[in-house]
Amino acid sequence: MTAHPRAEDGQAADGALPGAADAAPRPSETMLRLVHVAKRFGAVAAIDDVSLEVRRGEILGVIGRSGAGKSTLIRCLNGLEKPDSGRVEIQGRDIVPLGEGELRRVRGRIGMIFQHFNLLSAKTVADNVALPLKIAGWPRHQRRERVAALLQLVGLEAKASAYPAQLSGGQKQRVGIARALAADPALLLSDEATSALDPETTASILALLRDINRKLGLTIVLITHEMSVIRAIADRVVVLDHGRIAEEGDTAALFARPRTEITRRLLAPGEMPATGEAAESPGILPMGLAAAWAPGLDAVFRLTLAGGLAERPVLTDLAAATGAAPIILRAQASGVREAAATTILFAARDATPELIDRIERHLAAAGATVEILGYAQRSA
Ligand SMILES: Nc1ncnc2c1ncn2[C@@H]1O[C@H](COP(=O)(O)OP(=O)(O)OP(=O)(O)O)[C@@H](O)[C@H]1O
Repeated sequence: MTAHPRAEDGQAADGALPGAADAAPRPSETMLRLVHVAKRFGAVAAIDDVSLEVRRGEILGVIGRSGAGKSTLIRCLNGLEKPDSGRVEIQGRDIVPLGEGELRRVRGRIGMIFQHFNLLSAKTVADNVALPLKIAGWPRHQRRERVAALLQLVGLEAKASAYPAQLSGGQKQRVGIARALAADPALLLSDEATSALDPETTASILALLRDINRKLGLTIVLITHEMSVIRAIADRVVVLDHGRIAEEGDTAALFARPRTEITRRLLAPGEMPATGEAAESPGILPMGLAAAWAPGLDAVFRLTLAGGLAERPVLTDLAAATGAAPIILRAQASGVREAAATTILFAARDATPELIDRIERHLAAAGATVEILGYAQRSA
């Protein structure tokens, strides 16, 4: 458990970051254990004999199609739903038999982030983040210090006095994350937290969650219907299907060798051949390419963004720096976490040799790998 002083313990609380005192994860420790959990709604088995374990400091991704039982599972984890049978142990304690009062205390140690952020629109960013601390009885000046530290952690110091309506989706989710961390949670549950965000913002929120996981040793369980989210962040994956675990395992192994049809189908949408195979695969390029440049043709580039670069707005920066208006033809993510790479095929309209030169220099200077695949007639 964290050694962070808590107001409710009658000790002096300070503004230190949650869990910072014992950030180093002890991977052998079990944070969460489900034992033969089942939950029915009438004839529907929403959760059907699910057993799983999450170690402290681990990021577990739970994926499944609509109706697979993901929301029911997460509601069982925070005590909002009582299983019909089985045990839900958080740090060794079964929460299933607990009454509402005790469950509220347990929930106080579980942070939640949501698809639609669930911020209070009439409260400022700082007041939204402070809310769990207020409920836990933290004195005002200690709340202020803690909120400042949390806003710094999520990169929103400058927005403390703003209202949610004045923020972008990504900024709102950052507030949601800061609020979820306020009460020093042992566990963070993420319910489709990036589903309402565009791909670039999704990448930055996932990077933030990964960063918090590393800095604070925080255990995270996230549910999603997107394999790309799992690939970006999860250490381990559970694939749910009709309330049952269809498959589980290490993220890289599951992506490399999916054992079940349901996992293969979840992997399929938007998947393209791995980096390097893209241009050779039939049907990948939407147009016939000429090998030689001629005035008025579009230049088609293959760009590979590895590591942290995949999380940066590289094409936006390219447009600002070179005046190119890159049009994405195809994009594909490959690898997982540190080995993650994004391959993008993009066209530059009416690309003069000077513009092509500027594009290549800019991308190379940014650390990306870029090559020209050929030249094409303008498609529209
Ligand atoms: N309160 C409820 N009453 C009746 N049936 C329910 C209830 N909650 C869930 N179900 C049913 O249980 C099954 C699992 O639902 P659940 O919402 O957990 O799935 P999910 O994977 O989260 O789906 P989605 O991605 O669409 O949110 C579904 O068949 C659903 O209709």
